Amino acid sequence: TTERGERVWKLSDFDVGKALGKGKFGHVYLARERESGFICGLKVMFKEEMRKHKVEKQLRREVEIQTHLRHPNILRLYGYFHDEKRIYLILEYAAQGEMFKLLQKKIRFSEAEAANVGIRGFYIAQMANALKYLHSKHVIHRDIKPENLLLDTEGRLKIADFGWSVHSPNNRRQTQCGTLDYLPPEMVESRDHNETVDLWSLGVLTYEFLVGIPPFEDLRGEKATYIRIAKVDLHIPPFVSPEAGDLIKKLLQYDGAKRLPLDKVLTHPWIVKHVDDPM
Ligand SMILES: Cn1ncc2ncnc(NCCc3cnc(NC(=O)Nc4cccc(C(F)(F)F)c4)s3)c21
Repeated sequence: TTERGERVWKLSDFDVGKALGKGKFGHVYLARERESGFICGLKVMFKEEMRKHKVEKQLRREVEIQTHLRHPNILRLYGYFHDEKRIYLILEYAAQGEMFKLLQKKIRFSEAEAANVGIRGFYIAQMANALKYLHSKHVIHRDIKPENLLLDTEGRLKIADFGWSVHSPNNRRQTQCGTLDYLPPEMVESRDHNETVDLWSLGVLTYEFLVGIPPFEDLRGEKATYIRIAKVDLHIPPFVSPEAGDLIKKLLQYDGAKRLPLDKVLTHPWIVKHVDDPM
């Protein structure tokens, strides 16, 4: 056991099953802890790969942040271990997988689904609850996007992958890899940023749920997307209801201080209106 009397895990403690997903630094597998039969996700990452991208510090911060978080809409990180070549994260298993796949299959959600705040339901209200909890601990996720949103057996949303989370306020930045689509102006311009970056991403997510593509996507490439983000070049299609459009506009504000606070998101007419819509 560790100095704090915690159990030290090793790979042979688990039966490893099917691959659940392939991330940038490694794969996630379904696994069962042999003694207890407990089902979990096991993310396997290669030390060599982590060293090459100088992300060890980030991973330590993720583990530090995640092991202190307890919220129904935040995927648990139970612990980690390593062997000679690999690092393993022991994760809560989200049986319905990535929201991203659901989004692709459905093209876009009905307004009722996107806002629905029922227990089975979705997305924006549960996100706001999870972010409210995170921000109360001065943690910002900074990488809110469909790929990092998972669904458990009941279809309850789980925010995952705190690989980019930090304590707020923050100005240091390692070049963010992957899509720019979800980054706010202050991050694409590498300026100081705080919790309100997650409000921007919530606005991007709401737009994408209803329209099917992110608001500033520009097929001409990253630079064009960057320019659209910095200009807040937002066009809300006519099929989006005025209430939904109003919420999106109030979250996609250039100035972080002007973005709708989470308490106001949860009482916004568009969210409240759908509170008892059938799924
Ligand atoms: C797909 N899928 N389907 C079902 C299911 N159930 C559970 N989990 C799944 N997927 C894994 C979700 C993750 C949660 N936490 C993560 N954390 C992480 O990947 N951290 C991380 C990695 C590499 C580098 C860094 C660093 F150093 F750059 F910070 C940080 S990934 C599932």
